[in-house]
Amino acid sequence: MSYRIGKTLSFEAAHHLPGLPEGHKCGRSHGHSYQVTVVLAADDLVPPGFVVDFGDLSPLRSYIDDQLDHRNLNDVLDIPPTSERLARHFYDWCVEHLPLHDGVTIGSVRVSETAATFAEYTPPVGGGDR
Ligand SMILES: Nc1nc2c(c(=O)[nH]1)N=C([C@H](O)[C@H](O)COP(=O)(O)OP(=O)(O)OP(=O)(O)O)CN2
Ligand SMILES: [Zn+2]
Repeated sequence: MSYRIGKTLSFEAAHHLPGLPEGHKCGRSHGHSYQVTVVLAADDLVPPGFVVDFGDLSPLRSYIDDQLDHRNLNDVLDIPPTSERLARHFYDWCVEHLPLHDGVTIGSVRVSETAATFAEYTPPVGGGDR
């Protein structure tokens, strides 16, 4: 794909990670200022020169605000809320819910819990459904 654009959305949430060794700090409830970066790709632009309008990501903003922001992710998601699994969760959500025109693919989704860390999901080549 010739063009790639990205938008970062932020939210605050609590979580704990199950299955860690006894005493691991991330087994205890704590919170993060999450950042979710969605990258969209296309070979061609639509007028006036967009991959997509950044505003077209507003359904994801609404989902995050309504379902995840200031909540405990362990309560509202059915996955262990690691950064890696959250990145895949947001990728799947975008595939299902974002109204993208033909030729636009979701290149990757990156999730950061802190300024120093991230996890990224990129669909396998030829294996993505967008
Ligand atoms: N591969 C992953 N490792 C860890 C994840 C994760 O999602 N993927 N998550 C955590 C915890 O959520 C933890 O809150 C963050 O861990 P860490 O960066 O180690 O914690 P700090 O911000 O306190 O970093 P320090 O360098 O220790 O100050 C753990 N691991
Ligand atoms: Zn954490």
